[in-house]
Amino acid sequence: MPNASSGAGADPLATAAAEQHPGAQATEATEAAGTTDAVVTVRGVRKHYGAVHAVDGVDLDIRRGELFGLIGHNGAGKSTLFKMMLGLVPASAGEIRIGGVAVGGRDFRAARRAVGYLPENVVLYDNLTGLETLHFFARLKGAAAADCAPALERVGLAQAARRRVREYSKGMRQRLGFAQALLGKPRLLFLDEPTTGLDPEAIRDFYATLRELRAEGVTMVLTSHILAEIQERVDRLAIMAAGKVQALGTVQALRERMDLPLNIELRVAAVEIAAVRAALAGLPLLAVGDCEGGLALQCRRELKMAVLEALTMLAGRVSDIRVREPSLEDVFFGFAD
Ligand SMILES: Nc1ncnc2c1ncn2[C@@H]1O[C@H](COP(=O)(O)OP(=O)(O)OP(=O)(O)O)[C@@H](O)[C@H]1O
Repeated sequence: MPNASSGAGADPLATAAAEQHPGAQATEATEAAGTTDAVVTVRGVRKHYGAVHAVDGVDLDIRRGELFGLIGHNGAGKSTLFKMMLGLVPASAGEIRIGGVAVGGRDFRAARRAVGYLPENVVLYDNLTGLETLHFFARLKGAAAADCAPALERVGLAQAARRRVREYSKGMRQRLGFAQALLGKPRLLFLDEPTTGLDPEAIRDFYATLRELRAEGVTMVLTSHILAEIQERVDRLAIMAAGKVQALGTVQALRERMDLPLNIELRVAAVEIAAVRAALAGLPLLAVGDCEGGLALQCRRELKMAVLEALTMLAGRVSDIRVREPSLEDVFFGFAD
């Protein structure tokens, strides 16, 4: 059963508690590894399974106190990279350090105690209650039994503490998995697809908990397939494809680097469409098409203000204007395809 170890003892990540998270400070879309205040450093890491290059030369820094997203298609190498960062799978080449300690090295056991892990598929025992499950994990990790009830409380399972896991819904199981990752008050959390099976309310609560943890100085790395879900929530992210990091930075920096066009929607009555189309003819637009309720335009980002100013001339004919920034999905497909 995959597990996170945490608990008492030497804690090379302990200084994280006292420091502010740098937040979404990055301005470069692709940042060189070796930047400031890294809790996790990944250098030239590879993992080959026979001919499969699951991870193929990754350099990455995870900064102290940040919420870092790792996204990519199925098979991009995210879980393999996670497992190597946790010391669960040995790297074929390269080096990973957590709190300055080499993963898999002599001092790693102590560093590992400050790390929590929510695996993609948490294995739980149906016959145990939620609380018994956490006691089981706490014993495995050397965490205090007194941590168990607060961890259940934190993930919203206090009421279900004495119910058997077999009666838990998929979302409750996922939350129980999250609770086990929190045992021992880890300073660094790896969360592999943590919102699988959660309904929208539970997803909102989950991210609220992550924000609390970040305010406490905890560093978090999470993977997700739901790009819309993480785009406003992570401080920085890496887009992985074919075992490599294709892009790294804040969502905004990646958007700017991709130079994706802006989408502008005009609400126009059907009888006015032809006249509005004619009036748009002289504007520097990349595309004009029909959409429900009006017209959809595309323009270069740097022409946004000029185009919007020109559109105000159409005030009598256009009843509303909506500008849509490229989504993380648009950015993702630009880098990952
Ligand atoms: N134990 C293994 N033996 C052989 N190949 C493996 C093993 N683990 C992963 N792979 C291969 O390595 C590649 C990367 O897999 P990985 O699970 O890291 O991707 P992922 O990005 O986490 O995908 P997903 O989003 O589907 O979980 C895939 O081609 C996968 O088949």
